[in-house]
Amino acid sequence: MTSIRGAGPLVFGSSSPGCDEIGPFSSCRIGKLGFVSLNGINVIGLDYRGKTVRLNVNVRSSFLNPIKAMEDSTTASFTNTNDCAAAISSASEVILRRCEIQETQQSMSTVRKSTNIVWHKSSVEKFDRQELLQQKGCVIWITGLSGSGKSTLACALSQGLHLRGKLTYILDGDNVRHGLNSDLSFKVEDRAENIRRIGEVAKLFADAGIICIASLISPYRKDRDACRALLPEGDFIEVFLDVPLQVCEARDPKGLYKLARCGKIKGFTGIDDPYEPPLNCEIVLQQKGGDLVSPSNMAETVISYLEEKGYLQA
Ligand SMILES: Nc1ncnc2c1ncn2[C@@H]1O[C@H](COP(=O)(O)OS(=O)(=O)O)[C@@H](OP(=O)(O)O)[C@H]1O
Ligand SMILES: Nc1ncnc2c1ncn2[C@@H]1O[C@H](COP(=O)(O)OP(=O)(O)O)[C@@H](O)[C@H]1O
Repeated sequence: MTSIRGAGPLVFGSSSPGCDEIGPFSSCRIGKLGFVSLNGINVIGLDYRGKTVRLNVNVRSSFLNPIKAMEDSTTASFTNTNDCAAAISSASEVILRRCEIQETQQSMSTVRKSTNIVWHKSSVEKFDRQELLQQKGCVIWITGLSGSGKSTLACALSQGLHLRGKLTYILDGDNVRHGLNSDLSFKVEDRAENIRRIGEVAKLFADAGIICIASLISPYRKDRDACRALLPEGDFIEVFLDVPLQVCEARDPKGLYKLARCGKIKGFTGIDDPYEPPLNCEIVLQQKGGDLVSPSNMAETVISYLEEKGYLQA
């Protein structure tokens, strides 16, 4: 009896080294990297090309197009060629179904290049984590010009929620650009990628049950909307710090506006690069007239919103 035992990724590979023939029977064996090699029987190859899933049966060829599929644990055993073929056929069906799931996922993203990947579900889910934390995971997305007070608000918010026993995490544009996004510049496509990555990370934090505070200029509406689209309805709370350019420029805590004005920084948001204010966001925080609204007052406005929408309980 020959058996296929696989734990971890199941890979239908193209080569046959390591495949034995035992008497009249064929042997299918999973190698170190999970390659299944088939020899001397009808060879099944699976193609997943774009939207077409094809099952090729080729009596002669020992070449199989590589297919990868996540498999938690697969065990199949057989004593003859028919059993072997049946086992492979059933594995093929699993892969086929998974390819269909993958196809749906692919149509949701324009950037995906990974193929043959399958979502692995966990037994502990968002709901369980939220119960544990007694809160609901969400993303508070703070957008505004440089110097509008995004980082200050993010910290005040995090502190206010921490004092109420709520778990938060800040993803600050400036900070994330020191690590994960250190390869990105400020040209339009790099800003888009910066925002996309932070949006994806924020989504993971929200899924962890955490109140994730993302604070970055995110000057383009379509990039912010793309992040919104990653989350369930209501879980993306866009906060616009509506502070006039003159105020931000007068603050200029890092001296960047000055550098931008004298041409030493090119493409600075608000100076020679655009900022598109939100058209329909959840919260707008303004500095009204000469009366400055303190960061903690602004934070309280956001916390009241979260309270009202039920995010501060499971
Ligand atoms: N060209 C240009 N335009 C705007 N901002 C610039 C630029 N170059 C450097 N900086 C500094 O980078 C911070 C903004 O980073 P973000 O990741 O939030 O920007 S973006 O969302 O990708 O547009 C921003 O920080 P904040 O002041 O906290 O907004 C600036 O300090
Ligand atoms: N609500 C506020 N009222 C007055 N000054 C503020 C307020 N929020 C932030 N500031 C000041 O504005 C400057 C820019 O704030 P910061 O949080 O760094 O903005 P951003 O992250 O948008 O660049 C800092 O000097 C900060 O102390």
